[in-house]
Amino acid sequence: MGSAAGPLRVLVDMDGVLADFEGAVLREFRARFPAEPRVELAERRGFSVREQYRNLREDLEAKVASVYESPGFFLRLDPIPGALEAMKEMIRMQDTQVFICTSPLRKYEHCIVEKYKWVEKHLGPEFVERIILTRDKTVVAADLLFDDKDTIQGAEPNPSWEHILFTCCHNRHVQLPAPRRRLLSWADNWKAILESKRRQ
Ligand SMILES: Nc1ccn([C@H]2C[C@H](O)[C@@H](COP(=O)(O)O)O2)c(=O)n1
Ligand SMILES: [Mg+2]
Repeated sequence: MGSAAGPLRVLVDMDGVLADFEGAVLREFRARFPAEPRVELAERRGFSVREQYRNLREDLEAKVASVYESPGFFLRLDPIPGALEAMKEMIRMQDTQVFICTSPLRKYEHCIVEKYKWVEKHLGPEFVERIILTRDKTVVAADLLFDDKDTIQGAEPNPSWEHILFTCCHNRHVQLPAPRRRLLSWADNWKAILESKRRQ
């Protein structure tokens, strides 16, 4: 893939990269369970919000899950600052294929249709055509994957993409071993990452 073999193919994750899952979990948990202890964004550690609430107190796991499994939750997510502008610019770049690659919840009833509706509402129909829904991103072939999950594993032990860790509250303390790379936010130089990959 990349320059010699054709266009650069870029996968962009949704939750934590395009859509603010973490901010909405905290906001809606606080609104529904005001008397319960909660995990502030500055205290988030580890990808799984559910696990961290369970560690805080066992019964909070079901409460936090009930927040993000509720109808309307995924549709209400705010865009991550700069994400929509970056995506609209990226899709217009020459020799570049952009896809949104996102994992649905196991309890998928509302999540899947709301992810589609969110993309249509915020990015428009051309991006709806570019949604890849999968619980296993390792089997998708691409040059780059921008994703906030620090460890991405699946059936393919050697995915074709380079994982660029998108900084989010739960991963900002993770020390990446060389040569792994981060994108700190959409204000960071995502274009330089695409260009460096094109040259490889
Ligand atoms: N910190 C997070 C972020 C996301 N999830 C859930 C919510 C989504 O259904 C799914 C998205 O995964 P992604 O495609 O963004 O890797 O995982 C979560 O539980 N905790
Ligand atoms: Mg994510």
